[in-house]
Amino acid sequence: MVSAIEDYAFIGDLHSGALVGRDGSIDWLCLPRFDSPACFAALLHDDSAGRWLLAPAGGGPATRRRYRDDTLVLESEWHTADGSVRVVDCMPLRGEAADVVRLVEGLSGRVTMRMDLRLRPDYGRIIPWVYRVGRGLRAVAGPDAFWLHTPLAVYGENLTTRAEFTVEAGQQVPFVLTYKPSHLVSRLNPVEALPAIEATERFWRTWMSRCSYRGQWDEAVRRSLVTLKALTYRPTGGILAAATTSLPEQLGGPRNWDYRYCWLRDATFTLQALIGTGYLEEATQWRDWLLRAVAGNPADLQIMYGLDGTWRLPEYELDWLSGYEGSSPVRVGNAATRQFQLDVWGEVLESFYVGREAGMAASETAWNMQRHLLDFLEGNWREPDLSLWEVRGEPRHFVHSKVMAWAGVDRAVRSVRHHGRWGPVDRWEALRDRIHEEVCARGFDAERNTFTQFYGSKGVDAALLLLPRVGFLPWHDPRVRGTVDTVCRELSQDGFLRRYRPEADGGVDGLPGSEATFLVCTFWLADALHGTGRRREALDLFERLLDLRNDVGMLAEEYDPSTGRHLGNTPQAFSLVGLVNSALWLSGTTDITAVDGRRAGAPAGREAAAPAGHHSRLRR
Ligand SMILES: OC[C@H]1O[C@H](O[C@H]2O[C@H](CO)[C@@H](O)[C@H](O)[C@H]2O)[C@H](O)[C@@H](O)[C@@H]1O
Repeated sequence: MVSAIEDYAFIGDLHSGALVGRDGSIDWLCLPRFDSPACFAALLHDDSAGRWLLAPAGGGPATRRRYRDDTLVLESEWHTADGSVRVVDCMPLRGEAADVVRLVEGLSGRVTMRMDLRLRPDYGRIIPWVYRVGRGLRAVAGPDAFWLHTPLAVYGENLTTRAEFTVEAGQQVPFVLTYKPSHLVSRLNPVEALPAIEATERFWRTWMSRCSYRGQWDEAVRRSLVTLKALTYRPTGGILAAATTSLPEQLGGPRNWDYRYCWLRDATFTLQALIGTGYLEEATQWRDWLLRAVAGNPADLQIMYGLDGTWRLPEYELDWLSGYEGSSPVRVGNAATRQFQLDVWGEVLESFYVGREAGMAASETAWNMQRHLLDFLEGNWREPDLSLWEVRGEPRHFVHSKVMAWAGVDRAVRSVRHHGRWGPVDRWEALRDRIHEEVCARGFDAERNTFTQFYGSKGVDAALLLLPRVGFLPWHDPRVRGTVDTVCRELSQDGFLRRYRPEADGGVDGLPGSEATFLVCTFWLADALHGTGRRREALDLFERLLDLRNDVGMLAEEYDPSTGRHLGNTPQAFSLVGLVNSALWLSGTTDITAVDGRRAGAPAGREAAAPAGHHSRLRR
């Protein structure tokens, strides 16, 4: 039986990451990279697809778990009738090889422990050849080789490597699992467990010492930042949407997607969170990743790329896996890669603008690229698209997409007007006004007093909450207030927000089934309540959202209020970024409104300043 999604903790080494259940089982790990095939894929099937259990022989969930302060070193403790024991888990920063270190520490009494290691490379499909090497073992399968080092005697049973042992107070028993490509078999230098744990701790503590956020939600923000950093692929600076594939948006349903790639949209939000908390270096690495990834014809801009900027991410199904709690298919790759999602042009332009305002070194290449993106927007903003929700139905004129096109043009205008860049600014200003006019005329339903999901739609969309954030209209505009009210009314489930109602316009997303509430949307709602002066409601909602984090601060993509369960991929950058940005906004540290109302590109007469008391963006 695999754990509930909300029962997993995450460890990682900035190349890949593992999910550790409360029961002490590592049920998900891809090596050598986040997007490589998993060698532990129990998460998406059962134990037979590979896992590594290390826990008291009596079984059961850990009594207590925590990370060591601001690090990614996990401690799980079991208090049993015979005594107490702790398992320390981490992935040391990547050296020559990938390592997973597990250390058993006896705390009191005498506890019998069990270790089951079942390596199943290629997403559970391959049973490797296993050789005994001294007291440990070596496992080889095609391109992959693994070594287990431990002072204990292990034995093989039912295609599993096992050990049973007892620990007493003060005793420590290390296990180190090391991965290397199989042709490098002879050059192995496994790490020593204790120094490796210390070094891992030091790395994370040092990283976190750069955090500039000081506020009432310190612990939640810091933990989210550690996890966001852990979702970064260090060699390239690419930021992943999540560490898993195919955790379902509906239990038993087919809405299962591979998130182990870099979405320009999600990463742009992450960049804002990083800049807002003092991590300009990471933000710069992301900007540079972006410049490399999108090089080429701006018309070919993709909405996502691989960790190293790979373009092709073909989607296929792993039919030997039954899926998380029977939710199939399990998908690898993502067909949304080739979708036209207009908002992405705006988000990329916005992220360059934010970076510039935050003091990132200017780059001529970056500005040239932005001008090309502008040319594309100018010729294509009237085209229907598939929206930020990546619907698999027919293209439509989604209001949020058009607004992001407006935002992209607006940022380019500002770059010329306020940052000394060169461009045909009069033409761009006229374009910006045209988009604004069209959206207000065709995307607003005066009868219902709300912006709509797409032109002529009967439904609304949680992404409409972002309109005032990007400066399209001020927070106090009656159309914004009307939209916030309608979104709340039509998309709330127990106070949490769904993205949209697929049925509102007869199956807008082209997918069977439904889904639960979407966490980042609910953070946007807290922001919108705050922005429109409903501070008490905003705080209450934010606190409720914080309560959804599991015992070690993890959030998945969605939450089902009727069952209290996390759904979708985990840990998810979008959700954690939502948390950080809301904390910054609600604690008055940062104004998330992209531009101040007076300078916003809305045509004269539609503008107003941001609510009194809000500082300008990123100013602290
Ligand atoms: O629900 C349908 C779509 O779901 C995924 O997209 C969602 O996740 C992305 C990554 O976090 C996010 O950028 C996007 O806005 C979300 O809709 C999936 O990747 C798509 O293939 C799928 O159609």
